[in-house]
Amino acid sequence: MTDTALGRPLTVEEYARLAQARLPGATWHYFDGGAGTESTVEGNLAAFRRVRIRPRVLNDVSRCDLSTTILGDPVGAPLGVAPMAYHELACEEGELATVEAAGELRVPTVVGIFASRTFEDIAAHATGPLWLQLYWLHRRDVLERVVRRAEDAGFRALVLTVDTPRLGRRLREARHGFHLPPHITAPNLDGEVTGFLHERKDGSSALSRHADAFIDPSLSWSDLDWLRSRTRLPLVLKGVLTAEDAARAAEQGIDGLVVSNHGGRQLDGAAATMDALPDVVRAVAGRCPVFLDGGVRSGTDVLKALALGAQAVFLGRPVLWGLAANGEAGARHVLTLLRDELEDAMALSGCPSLASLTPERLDCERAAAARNDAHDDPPEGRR
Ligand SMILES: Cc1cc2nc3c(=O)[nH]c(=O)nc-3n(C[C@H](O)[C@H](O)[C@H](O)COP(=O)(O)O)c2cc1C
Ligand SMILES: CCCCCCC(=O)C(=O)O
Repeated sequence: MTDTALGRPLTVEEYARLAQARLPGATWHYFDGGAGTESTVEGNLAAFRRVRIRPRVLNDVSRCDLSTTILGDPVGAPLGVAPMAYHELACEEGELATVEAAGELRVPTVVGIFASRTFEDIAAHATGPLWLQLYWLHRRDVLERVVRRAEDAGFRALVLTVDTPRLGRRLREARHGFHLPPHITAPNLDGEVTGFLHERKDGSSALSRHADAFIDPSLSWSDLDWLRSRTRLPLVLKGVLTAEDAARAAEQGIDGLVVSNHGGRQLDGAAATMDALPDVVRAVAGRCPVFLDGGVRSGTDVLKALALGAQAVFLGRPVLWGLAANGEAGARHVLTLLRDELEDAMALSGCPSLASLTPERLDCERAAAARNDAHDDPPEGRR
């Protein structure tokens, strides 16, 4: 049942309200919250609001084509599901529901290393591409096993999260003493590396204590070679916000970057992703695809990010809201809404193809800078 007093939800925001009404308070705050004052959570949303669209007219939009490829796989829209831990917190089927929903649009799902279902079960339910998100665990042997299992299950890429040497100071999680209920686990990880997750301690998040014990904060550029030597899958870095890091990643031959501040859950005060995107796109200069997540709540948000050079955008909280509101059908509707809203926005701004989404379509300082060094053709691999 997804009906509100007004009928079926018509926006992602209405899904948020339904999810809030249905979830236990501590889970809602875990999903919704960010680090510190949550200025970066709000900053992600505000950065989208600041950008205005410059619609062009008389441009034959009788057909708007949203299909493209992402890391070589054909997809129905330039969208994907961002990695998020423990989808069973949102609905009983957890990640199985998520990948079924994403399969409907043939868009990639980034499955978290902290997924609440096994990679093999998730793969059995998926029809769209699966990528695996990794945290840099002290236990490299566990990491290696996880990568091997994902490869064997047919996953198509690895996403290493690089913004989390420790967990951000998430005050809502601490206030609610957030911990996992006993029936929700991390079945892809050995018991030796899942300590603290179920232990309640007032004034402290179990996830934070877990991260302090098991995530290795010494991760640095030279470690990427180790990971690459152990996999044949493309490697994407998630959590890059500066031109310097983007250029270095491209020089090292990284296969993709996600401009992300972890949905404002890590460094409070970090740049909004839409503000960081143009610098990253410019620094990468077409050497690898650039993706974005954080604060995407509507089709016009998607259009704005694509116009500034993202090849696709990933959705975080909105997918959890859909799952919480109505399981697989809710997540599917959220993704479909965003796809349909993007198509509307393209038609109404005179853009019949993804290739026609360029900085010229936007009115903001960043777009003006991007326009100044725009190339005639989109960079290699962008569309
Ligand atoms: C409940 C929740 C759990 C998350 N878990 C992970 C995770 O395990 N790994 C990761 O790299 N990012 C994680 N993220 C961050 C998302 O991948 C993504 O960067 C962020 O949610 C995007 O912002 P949005 O929620 O505003 O769309 C999580 C986000 C949320 C809301
Ligand atoms: C590292 C241990 C807990 C993972 C928490 C998932 C996550 O990244 C989040 O934002 O929440």
